Amino acid sequence: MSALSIRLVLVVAAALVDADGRVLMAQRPEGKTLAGLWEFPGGKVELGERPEDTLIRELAEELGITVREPCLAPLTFASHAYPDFHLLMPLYICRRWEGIPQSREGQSLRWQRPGALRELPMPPADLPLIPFLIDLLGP
Ligand SMILES: Nc1nc2c([nH]c(=O)n2[C@H]2C[C@H](O)[C@@H](COP(=O)(O)OP(=O)(O)OP(=O)(O)O)O2)c(=O)[nH]1
Repeated sequence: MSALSIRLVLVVAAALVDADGRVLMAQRPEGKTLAGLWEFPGGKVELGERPEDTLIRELAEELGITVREPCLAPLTFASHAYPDFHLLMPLYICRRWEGIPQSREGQSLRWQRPGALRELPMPPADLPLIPFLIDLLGP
């Protein structure tokens, strides 16, 4: 594949961290690509949208919580070649929000310690993110 034909997809995601240092993971529902895998809440940046606004919008749509932009701190990013596109995914840490995260789109939710994230099947792009969460929050 030539460099010119690469489709770059920008997805922005959040690691929501609770008081026990657990991270909220969401299971991709049936019918979507990568169905059944556990991912960080977030979604694709739409044309003309600021990534932080995307994330705040997605967290409201998917989980019903309100997040203020100062409560989003950049942690790291994923860069992964899927067969049909290249994913670039900044990962933000968020420890403060309003409301209780609830499944709004039929996805299962689970709070998981970083050291136990490998027990969940995750998209391949997400696996290199786990050590950053362990460094930050412990295993
Ligand atoms: N939100 C999120 N998406 C992820 C993660 N890891 C990962 O590879 N992805 C991929 C899955 C999707 O291809 C894309 C996110 O798209 P999306 O969830 O906003 O949109 P979608 O369901 O309509 O995606 P698609 O069916 O069009 O692929 O990023 C992750 O941790 N969080």
